[in-house]
Amino acid sequence: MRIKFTKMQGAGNDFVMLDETRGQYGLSSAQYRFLADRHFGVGADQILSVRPSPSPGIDFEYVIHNCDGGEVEQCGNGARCFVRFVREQGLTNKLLVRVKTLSGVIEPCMQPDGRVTVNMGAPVFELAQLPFDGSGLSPMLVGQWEQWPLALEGRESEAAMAVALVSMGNPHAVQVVADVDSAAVAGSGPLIENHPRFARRVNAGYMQIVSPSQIRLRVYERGAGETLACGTGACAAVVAGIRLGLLEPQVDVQMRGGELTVAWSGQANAPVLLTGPATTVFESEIDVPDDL
Ligand SMILES: N[C@H](CCC[C@H](N)C(=O)O)C(=O)O
Repeated sequence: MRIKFTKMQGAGNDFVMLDETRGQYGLSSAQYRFLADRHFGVGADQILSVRPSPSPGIDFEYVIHNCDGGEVEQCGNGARCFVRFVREQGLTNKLLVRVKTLSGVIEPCMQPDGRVTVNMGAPVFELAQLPFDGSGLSPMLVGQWEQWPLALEGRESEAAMAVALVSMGNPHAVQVVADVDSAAVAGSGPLIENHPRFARRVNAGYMQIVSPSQIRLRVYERGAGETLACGTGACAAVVAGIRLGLLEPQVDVQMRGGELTVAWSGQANAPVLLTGPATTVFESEIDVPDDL
């Protein structure tokens, strides 16, 4: 099957964008994995599909697949690329678009300086929504919030990791570390991602507090491994830091692929605003095997 695509990236988190506003390709998980494969396909962390508005007042639908082929609820860096894509493809001339995702409606808006600000909606703290099974565990209270002790498989002799749990539509387990560069992301990331207490797995964030308004962050993403940036991960880390009493309402988030800004008032139902770059890299076509 011949597929037209656009390659984009937001702070180094990279995407294959598919325009499915005039019909869907009907891709299988294996075909999404092929498109994301950095040796045999195009190469990307996620595949983002643009589909027509599902209802009045909504401009588009946004479908997200990780490079492992699984569909997920939300992607913050992708949302910024989304609005640049639909404008550059002539699908809208709006600066702010309302987009339906699996986890609700988000609103990416082009800024005059070329960056994009996304209203990512309010964070969710109910453990059942993540979902996370905390049975038999006693959380530690830090600031106005809990950190959960997470013993990692095969490392029972080591101290449990203290993780803060936040959903931005997709699940995040965030821990505070002294230095992101020496954090054992490659070792502990997969163990956290696949921990049995997370029924739908989880994104693992490693946050270094530089100041009340600046953090450094690495994220081992569910279904993708460590990426150069994670938008929902940046939102989850800042929300966790504010709730733990460590951060101010607006924070610069330095990730390996670039810098994002996250703002959240701290009020439970207040939206999280994510601002950062969105870049078109190239457009092309590719033959996707039908028999994967
Ligand atoms: N790996 C994530 C999806 C992509 C999120 C990330 N690329 C972002 O910018 O938010 C998950 O499985 O929930």
